[in-house]
Amino acid sequence: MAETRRWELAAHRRLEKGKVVGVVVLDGWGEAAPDPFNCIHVADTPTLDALKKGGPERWRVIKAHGTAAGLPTDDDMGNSEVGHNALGAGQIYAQGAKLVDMALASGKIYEGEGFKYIQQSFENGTLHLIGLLSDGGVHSRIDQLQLLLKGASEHGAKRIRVHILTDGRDVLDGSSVKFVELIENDLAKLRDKGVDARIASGGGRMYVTMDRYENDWQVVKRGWDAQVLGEAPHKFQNALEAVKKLREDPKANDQYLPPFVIVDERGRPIGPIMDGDAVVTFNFRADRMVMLAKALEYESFDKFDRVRFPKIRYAGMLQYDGELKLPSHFLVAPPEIERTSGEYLARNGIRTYACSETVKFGHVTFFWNGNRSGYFHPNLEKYEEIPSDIGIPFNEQPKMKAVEIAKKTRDAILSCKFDQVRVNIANGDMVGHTGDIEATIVGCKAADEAVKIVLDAIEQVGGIFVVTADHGNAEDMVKRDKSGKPLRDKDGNVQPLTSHTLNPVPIAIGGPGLQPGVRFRSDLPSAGLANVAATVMNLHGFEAPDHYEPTLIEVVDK
Ligand SMILES: O=C(O)[C@@H](CO)OP(=O)(O)O
Ligand SMILES: [Mn+2]
Ligand SMILES: [Mn+2]
Repeated sequence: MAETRRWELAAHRRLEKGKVVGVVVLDGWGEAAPDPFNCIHVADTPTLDALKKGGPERWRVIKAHGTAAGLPTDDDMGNSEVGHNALGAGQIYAQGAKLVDMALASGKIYEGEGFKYIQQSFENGTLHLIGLLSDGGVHSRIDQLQLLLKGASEHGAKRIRVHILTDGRDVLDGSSVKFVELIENDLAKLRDKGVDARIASGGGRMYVTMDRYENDWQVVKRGWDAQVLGEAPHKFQNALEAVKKLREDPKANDQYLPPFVIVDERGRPIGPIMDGDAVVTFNFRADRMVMLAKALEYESFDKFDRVRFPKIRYAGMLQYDGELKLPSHFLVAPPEIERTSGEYLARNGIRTYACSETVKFGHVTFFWNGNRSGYFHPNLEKYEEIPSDIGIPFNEQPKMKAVEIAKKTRDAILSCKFDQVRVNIANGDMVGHTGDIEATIVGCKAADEAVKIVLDAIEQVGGIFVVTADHGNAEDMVKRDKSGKPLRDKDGNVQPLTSHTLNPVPIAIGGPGLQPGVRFRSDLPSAGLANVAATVMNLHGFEAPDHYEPTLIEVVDK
């Protein structure tokens, strides 16, 4: 019924228009019981602690994982893509992971335009599958790769090369070995059936291929050299040996494994990408595949020297950017996220400022706006990116750009040019992913300081704030047994948890502009991230559209 819906939002019955609303998203900041491995608890976070005292009327938790975020099951941890989609869209959409599951289960994936397109290369060319080898379910899932390998061979692929990216970020460090074993086993079965199927290259996701938001093209180049040109500093005869050997370096970890290629007995790479081949990037999530998709698809390209630009048939698991139509061929149609709060508010005259540092910039813009790049209304919106540090692990600079983001945001608030300011503060997540507990504590403190700067500015202009998060990470930094006890190895060391979590996230409202009778409703105990958009619309003085998840707030007489 989308056509009959109006864009004009009705005035809220009780809440005034005209207040500046500051929306702060703490990335990777879940709520969990006090514990030595809860870095948010251990860190000095006076600002967030004070907000928590406002519960239950002005502080509560909301769900940020699983089906509440459009993921296949409630065992799926939250992530930035689905989290910011839900926060911005106010509605829950079946997300990429689930859409791919459905297309594989029904077999529809093999009937679609994307598969038919790549299939044309099967007779004379090789099918290359490039992506994250993991069961984390954030960017890709190994069981989907397994099904695709089987399905592609049953649909005519005779020669298959898999280019793996090891994870250690959404899954435990070191799990790369078992995932390689699993895939090698499947490939051996395919070889028994006469399909020439091998792993051809690899590398750690954060060092090879999976950069995002054009932070560092060298990451993509390293992958290109291995996957397309068949060149890498490390050469091995099989992938299991490669991963095991490269992990022997005491500083090595799955996220940052150097690039390697698999070579034959004579030292020649077994799977460079050649003219006439087909390529599928099997990640469903967009942000860390867009750069590679550009390199594979764009005729003219100047981000690095590709040396050779093979004429291939390329399809993404999904289309990664609907605006750019990139890639132009894809196996599964992405969710069509429509009528986001950003678009509604722009069409109702709300002036918006959004800011983060590079590594999270697309989160508060592209993901927030339903995977859409650019402005809805250039005269009303300003999106500002603070360059992230490049080339150093975030545990070495755990404060990241938190204060810089907050100061830019403060300036935007004090300029009185905007009705909404929206920021993402990255520390809890980016430092949390390193598994470095000390550094994550420093990062959480920096994030808290940044929130204070934003809240102080909101205070000065008589505005309203909403402080929340997109999913958990820093609040639990250790792998636990079923009873919740930290797991230790034989030397007594705990295993750091680098991934996101299943925990809910906090949300707090406040500020001098918040009318005294506004409080969180008590009738929505299982509310989630998608309930935030209606809440924010209310705080701007509008009723939310009927098809949005309900608002978290009510107004009572005081
Ligand atoms: O770094 C990333 O790509 C993911 C984890 O895989 O984190 P986030 O969803 O917070 O961006
Ligand atoms: Mn995140
Ligand atoms: Mn993360």
